[in-house]
Amino acid sequence: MSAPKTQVVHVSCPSMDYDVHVGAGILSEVGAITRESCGGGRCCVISETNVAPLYLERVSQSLAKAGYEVSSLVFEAGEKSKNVRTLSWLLEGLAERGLTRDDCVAALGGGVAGDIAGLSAAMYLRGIKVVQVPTSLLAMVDSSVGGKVAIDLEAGKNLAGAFWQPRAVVADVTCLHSLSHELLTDSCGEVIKHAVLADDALLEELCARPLNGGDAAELDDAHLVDVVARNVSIKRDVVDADEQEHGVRQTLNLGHTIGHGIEAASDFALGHGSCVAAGLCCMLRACVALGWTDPALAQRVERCVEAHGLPTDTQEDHQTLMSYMTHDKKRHGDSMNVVVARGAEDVVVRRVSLDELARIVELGCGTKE
Ligand SMILES: NC(=O)c1ccc[n+]([C@@H]2O[C@H](COP(=O)([O-])OP(=O)(O)OC[C@H]3O[C@@H](n4cnc5c(N)ncnc54)[C@H](O)[C@@H]3O)[C@@H](O)[C@H]2O)c1
Ligand SMILES: O=C(O)C(=O)C[C@@H](O)[C@H](O)[C@H](O)COP(=O)(O)O
Ligand SMILES: [Zn+2]
Repeated sequence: MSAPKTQVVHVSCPSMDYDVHVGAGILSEVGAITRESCGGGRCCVISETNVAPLYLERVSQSLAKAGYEVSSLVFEAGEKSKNVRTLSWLLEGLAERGLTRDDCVAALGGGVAGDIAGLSAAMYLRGIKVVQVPTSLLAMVDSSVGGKVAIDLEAGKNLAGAFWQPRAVVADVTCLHSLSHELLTDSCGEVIKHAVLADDALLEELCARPLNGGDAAELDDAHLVDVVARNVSIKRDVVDADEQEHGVRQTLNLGHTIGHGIEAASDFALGHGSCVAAGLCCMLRACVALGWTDPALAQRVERCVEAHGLPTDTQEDHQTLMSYMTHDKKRHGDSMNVVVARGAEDVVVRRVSLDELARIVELGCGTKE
């Protein structure tokens, strides 16, 4: 069977215009796409210990073929590496390799690699070019697009970062064949979030045919290209309208206020997408109880989350969740912006006091023993 046609989604936000290439077997085009979007020179590929053995050589060869002097930096895989120590090691590594402002970084991996490599590129020499090469479904549909780059602090998720748009994104869906079923499942949390935000037909499709229905190795590339490109378009529309999250971009945080709390409270034992799915369901339950949300939507989302084998709740206690949640970037003094899905494709930002937020957590998250 021939490879599905590559889809190109164009992002046009105030600080940058770039293309997101979504295709099957396009890892070999990373070099040419990087050359076209960044120019020549040196390229340092930043990746991690799970992804590098699978894809670093192919990407490096493609870059070398396009004329780059290629180097690499590989850090220990996992969310626990998304911290200031790894960031410092990466920055020193870029300096040791003599990269200049004419050179670039390729971020190869899931959201962790994309976030920390993107932040390294944003900081090194006050900013060099970066191309995102996402390899997890989550990174393809979400983290590689839109320019949020960050590390975690002890106090919580993504608490130090920047907005630093890539020059290009190359999403090769054949990389998803090497994901375990568990990792594929985790990524589906953000896909469901996007469906609730802006694609009710996708929510229906996901309920009827969960994306993780089969084995990752048997995924249908044409279907994946379609789903990834639809998700990227949803995110693109929001980022183009509000790059720096002063307004509508906050809606992309649907499920994250509680989700980030669950993730940090688990000490990152739970994946980001699973926490977003649980945070989304908790928030919907609370919002139904408060009369803010159509109960039918909450039921449909819970069914879809369950159908993917993702969690719909948390056993973390309310105080612990609140202690992480109050560091959220949507906080303003004694109040917080929360993202409320009133119905399908009808999502708003609402200001609540911290007391109201605590009530939301109590209403939405499971009763503790
Ligand atoms: N910047 C943003 O806009 C944004 C959006 C969403 C999530 N995020 C961040 O992204 C991170 C979550 O992303 P993630 O789920 O990709 O995490 P991740 O990068 O840790 O990847 C998940 C796991 O999959 C492995 N992996 C990745 N690609 C693989 C492949 N093709 N084959 C086999 N294994 C592979 C990784 O090594 C890791 O073990 C979180 O830190 C989250 O905060 C950022
Ligand atoms: O791109 C955005 O904007 C998002 O909110 C996407 C989220 O899925 C992502 O997890 C993001 O990193 C969360 O941002 P944060 O500002 O709450 O850390
Ligand atoms: Zn997220």
